[in-house]
Amino acid sequence: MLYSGLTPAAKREKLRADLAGGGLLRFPGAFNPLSARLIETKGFEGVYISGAVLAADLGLPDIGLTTLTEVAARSQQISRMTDLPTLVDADTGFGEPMNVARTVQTLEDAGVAGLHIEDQVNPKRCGHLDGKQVVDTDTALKRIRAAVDARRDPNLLVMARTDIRAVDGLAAAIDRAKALVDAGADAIFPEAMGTLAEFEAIRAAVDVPILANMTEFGKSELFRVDQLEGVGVNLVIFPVSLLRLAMGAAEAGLDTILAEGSLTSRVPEMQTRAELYRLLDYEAYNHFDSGIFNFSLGGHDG
Ligand SMILES: C[C@](O)(C(=O)O)[C@H](CC(=O)O)C(=O)O
Ligand SMILES: [Mg+2]
Repeated sequence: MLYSGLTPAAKREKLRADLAGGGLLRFPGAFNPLSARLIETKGFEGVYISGAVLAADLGLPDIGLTTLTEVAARSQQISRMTDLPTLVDADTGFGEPMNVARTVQTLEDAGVAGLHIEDQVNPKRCGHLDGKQVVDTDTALKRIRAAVDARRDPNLLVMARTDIRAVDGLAAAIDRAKALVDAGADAIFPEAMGTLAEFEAIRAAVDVPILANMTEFGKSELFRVDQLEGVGVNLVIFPVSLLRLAMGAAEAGLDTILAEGSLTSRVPEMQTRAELYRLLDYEAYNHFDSGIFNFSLGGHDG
């Protein structure tokens, strides 16, 4: 009821243990706090907090317009709604290495279990679009060193994302991934990998967990979870998928109102009131009525 019963520290410990366990962890992107609860009830291992979703939610393109304050607020709202560890997209860290340090502490305070910082130039763009640019290795490493030094909880997972594959090719991605690990990255997010063999090559190059981004309409084929597990991927995100599904359903519903004058034909597809209340744990709130607010005003109600 109300929010997660676990502390952020406990969730970070759990994420570390799960990653050490060797299996593939599945992190769908929550498009709002409530959807994080849905992800948890379905039995997933974690929740992703996407920069693209946050931007889209605000009606903005994903080009570095959102601020640290907005990302932190969203991270806090989502993280407190689930016992699962959350991984947040910290884009480029919102500035220079000193800004990265502040970003890490702010997101740590927001209760996330991990975050990723990428090596794109500012302003960044979606990793699956053409024409993006990356910073030089020295700058990329400084961001990661600053992130690692800034965290106060050693279990906060600092993941380095590299976008270099689409710019300079796989060999450059391998070199950069190794350098990022040497700089202290706990995990690597190789963005826009083309094939399973490319994931395999990154896997062979580093000895930390690696992430696969199964975003739709991007540069990677949508590999199945078992295929990714087979090439040694440790964590898979479906970052924007739930938002895309929800927006697709919303559009179909609006069209139905226009065409049919009512939503009767769509009701079977809707989350029911009972399902919503179960997800909200509505029942548990009765406890306040019956258990806590059972005092009497004892004649002092005038
Ligand atoms: C993972 C990602 O960084 C995100 O913000 O969710 C995006 C997803 C997308 O735009 O499809 C990305 O750059 O891959
Ligand atoms: Mg992003």
